[in-house]
Amino acid sequence: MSNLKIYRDGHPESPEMIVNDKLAMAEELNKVGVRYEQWDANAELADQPTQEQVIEAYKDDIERLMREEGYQTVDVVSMTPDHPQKDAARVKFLDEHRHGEDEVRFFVDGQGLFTLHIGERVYEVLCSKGDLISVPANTPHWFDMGPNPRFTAIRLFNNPDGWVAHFTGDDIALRFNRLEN
Ligand SMILES: CSCCC(=O)/C(O)=C/O
Ligand SMILES: [Fe+2]
Ligand code: NI
Repeated sequence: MSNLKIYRDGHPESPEMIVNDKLAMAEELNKVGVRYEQWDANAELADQPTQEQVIEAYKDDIERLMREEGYQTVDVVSMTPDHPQKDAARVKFLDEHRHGEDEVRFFVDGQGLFTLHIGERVYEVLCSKGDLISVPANTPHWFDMGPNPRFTAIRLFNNPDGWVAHFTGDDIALRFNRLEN
């Protein structure tokens, strides 16, 4: 259920392209410098795994990416529909922002909608279980986990301070799709 919708940034009413095939999604995203690939666990994960168990299950790919790109730290974030802070967690990512480092997220489970504003186009990337996305540093983007979020994601960082966002002040995110769940 992953997919990619590409729009002109002034025309949120209709996408120029809709891509459902993961290889085709990777091809379109690679054209604009975004890594999109699938990872397989090297161990079965129990229900409600610990952060350590999640990282161990995907150790091979995590270490490969850390070697290739020099990422220094890794953590795991999870969200469920009954989480008391789900609304605050959602709002945090909803406005267009940049990071001074790549945004590297792997979906161990669940879904999330990344929207990337690259040049004069907007790329809505619906990521789901098994998807890795890496958005180049300083790319304007936003992220929606939806009103009933359910995901577990591995995050890789260069910055030891973890997640630091620089909001652009543009309200463009209001004109594009939200994740409905
Ligand atoms: C799926 S992890 C939460 C999203 C995030 O870290 C971010 O910066 C979204 O833009
Ligand atoms: Fe972000
Ligand atoms: Ni623009």
